[in-house]
Formats: sequence, structure tokens, C-alpha cells
Amino acid sequence: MNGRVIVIGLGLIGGSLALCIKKEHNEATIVGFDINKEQSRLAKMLGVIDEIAETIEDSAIDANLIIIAAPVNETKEILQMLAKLPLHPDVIITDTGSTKRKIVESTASLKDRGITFIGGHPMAGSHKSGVSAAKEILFENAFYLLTPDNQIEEAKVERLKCWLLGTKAKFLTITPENHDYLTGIVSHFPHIIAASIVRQTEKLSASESLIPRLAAGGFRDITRIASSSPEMWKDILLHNREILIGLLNQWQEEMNGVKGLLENEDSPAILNYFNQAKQFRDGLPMKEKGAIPAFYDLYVDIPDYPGVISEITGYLAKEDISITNIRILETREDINGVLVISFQTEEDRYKAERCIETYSNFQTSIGS
Ligand SMILES: NC(=O)c1ccc[n+]([C@@H]2O[C@H](COP(=O)([O-])OP(=O)(O)OC[C@H]3O[C@@H](n4cnc5c(N)ncnc54)[C@H](O)[C@@H]3O)[C@@H](O)[C@H]2O)c1
Ligand SMILES: O=C(O)C(=O)C[C@]1(C(=O)O)C=C[C@@H](O)C=C1
Repeated sequence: MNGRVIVIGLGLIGGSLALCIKKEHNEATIVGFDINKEQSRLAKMLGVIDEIAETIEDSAIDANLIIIAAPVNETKEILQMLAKLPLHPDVIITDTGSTKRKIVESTASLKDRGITFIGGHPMAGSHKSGVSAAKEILFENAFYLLTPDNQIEEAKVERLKCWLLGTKAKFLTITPENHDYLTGIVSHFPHIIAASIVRQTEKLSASESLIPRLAAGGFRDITRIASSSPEMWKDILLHNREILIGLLNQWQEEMNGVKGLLENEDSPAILNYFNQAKQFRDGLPMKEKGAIPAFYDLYVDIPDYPGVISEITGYLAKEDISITNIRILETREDINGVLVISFQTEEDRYKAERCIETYSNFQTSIGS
């Protein structure tokens, strides 16, 4: 498709969407705006956008598609500001916010003017922020939730899906209320739990300095998302507070139940507790982004001798397998080191696992 697309908020999500749109619609012009000028400059330098917009006002006027990929509170403010501008009558405005009810409510003035707003939420992401973490394949196979008002013409929804074709996501239409209930359960609430586990651990570490050094695989897996942007999550929680308060009440009951099982030393019930959790977890769809890691990490246990990292990267280079990131887990320095290598795709990670197995005796695992 041809036209002008403006992306407001050039972080992980805005940057990734810009890349997807450019890939699918090469002839379109992608204009980017971010309140942080450094992000705009970086986005242009990385080829994520074609042009930098100096203000939203100037660039939105002739846009065919406006994507707001800013934090949820800012998204509301931007929508209210757009409602005052002389926009192209055929423009489609969408957002990427993790909550929908309050955002959709703030579009009343746009709606009164007959301007199309279709709430959007790509259900894939990461704990990383900023345009430097943006990638074209971020949304592949993920659900992309859309919350069009029932007055929006189907053709407009189809046009938006066409713009977003390069995401290779699976579109699903739901109401804003249902959206906030479902994402409250599978996304917002787990972020609270992850942060609470980390905070409890931090408090207990004050009297036990070994704790941070022992926190290894399991702790890291369940708390990865506690490294997400605190600013972003503060607003998400406040947008969805009623649902989250309900879930916290249920969780407290659940925890009281577990406490009861322990107090009563109810061995069969404890076994059953873990069995049921395992069955549900193991049955989650693995091909969908929601259930697999956002970055395809491979963990390699490495002995401590000079040159071991270049040895492993050498094996991967030999088989032409590209890596996107490499780091050492410091917490396990005192036993062997653990090298974490990230790949763009699950297939690359699989090839790397086979490659390292073929050329060495290093133990690998995918850590999930
Ligand atoms: N991170 C995720 O996993 C994820 C996944 C799906 C949806 N989302 C949602 O997408 C949105 C963006 O998240 P992200 O992860 O890309 O965050 P991010 O922090 O990587 O990027 C947000 C960008 O918005 C910019 N910004 C803030 N206020 C602005 C304003 N008033 N005008 C213009 N730019 C502004 C910031 O400078 C930043 O560059 C959020 O609403 C978030 O809830 C996040
Ligand atoms: O993978 C992660 O780090 C995420 O937290 C991604 C995640 C999620 O909770 O699944 C976070 C917020 C979004 O709105 C959608 C996706």
C-alpha cells in the first residue's frame, strides 16, 4: 500500500511496527515522532523510519495511518490532541497500548468527528525498551488484538489489517472490556507477581548475602518480566485496577489454599497442585508467541578457560548461524559460567543447539 504512516512513540513496539510496515509496503513513507529526540534520531539512523517529524501536529495532518505506540497514559493525551487537528478524512488511527477500555473511552471526540479509531494491541513484546530493541519478527505468530467500535466499517478494519500484514500476527477482534479482563489475567497480573517475588527476595537478601548469587534458572525464568519498564507498568496497572484488584483477591485465596496444604502436610493434594499446573502449562500452544520466549535464548554451560566464547561463536559462524546477542550470567561464575546466546528465530536457536552438540561437549538448554 502507498501512503504516509506516522508512528508516534518510537520504542520497542513503535519501532518494530515501523519495520514490519516498511517491509510489506515498501512504497509507503514512514514518519516517526518521539518526545525523546534521541529515540527519533536513532530510529532514523537504524533505518526504522524514513523521516523524523518535528511535531505531531505537522505530520498527522496528511497521514493515512497514525499509530500511537506510546505508554498508555500518553496515548490518551495524544488521542485527545489528535481530535483537535484537521486530519485527513480517511485516516485510520490505531494504538498499541496494553490496556484498551480507558484508551477507547478517550476517543469520544474523534468519534463525534467521524474519524476512525481502531484500538490495537500486539500481544508480543519484551522486557526491553527503546528502538534499539525493535525487530521485524517481534509479532510473528502472536495474537494482535483489535477493538473496533461496532460503528466502524469492516472495510476500515480490513485496511488496517492490510497495513499490518508484515507483522505476520493473527488478528482477533474483541471488546475493550474483554480485552482488559483477558490481558489482566495473562499479562498484567503476572507482572505484579514477578515484581513481588523480586521484592520479597530483595528484602530477604538484606540478612542473607548469598541469596542473589544463588538465584539461578528458576528464579530468572519467573522474574524476567520484572525487568520491564516501571513507568510503563505503573500506568498499565492504574488503567486496569478494578480487574487487577479482583485477581489479587483470588490470588490471596489461592495462596491461603497452598498454605493450608502445607500446614496439613497434605502430600497427595500438593502433588495434585503441581500436576494440574504442569498439565495446563504443558498444554499451552507452543507455536504462538504468547507461550514461547520473546527472544530465542540458548543457555550454554561453559567451563572457565580463556577463549571458550570465541570457540563457541566460531562453531556457529562455521554453520552460518547469526546471533543477536551474547552474554554471561554472572551469578553462576563460581560454578561453571553460563553463556546466554540470543537468536532471531526459533529455527536458528534449534540449529545452534545441534551445532554446539556436534562440535563440543558443552551442555545446552533453552531455559523455559
Ligand atoms: N513492551 C511490551 O512488551 C509491549 C507489548 C505490547 C504493547 N505494548 C504497549 O505499547 C506501547 C509502547 O511500549 P514500548 O514497549 O514500545 O515502550 P518503549 O518505552 O520502548 O517506547 C515508548 C516510546 O514512547 C515515547 N513517548 C512517550 N511519551 C510520548 C509522547 N507523548 N509522544 C511521543 N512519544 C512518546 C517514549 O519516549 C518511548 O520512546 C505501550 O503502550 C505498551 O503498553 C508494550
Ligand atoms: O515478553 C514480555 O516481556 C512481555 O511482558 C510481553 C507482554 C506480555 O505480558 O506478554 C507485555 C505486555 C504487552 O502488552 C504484551 C506482551
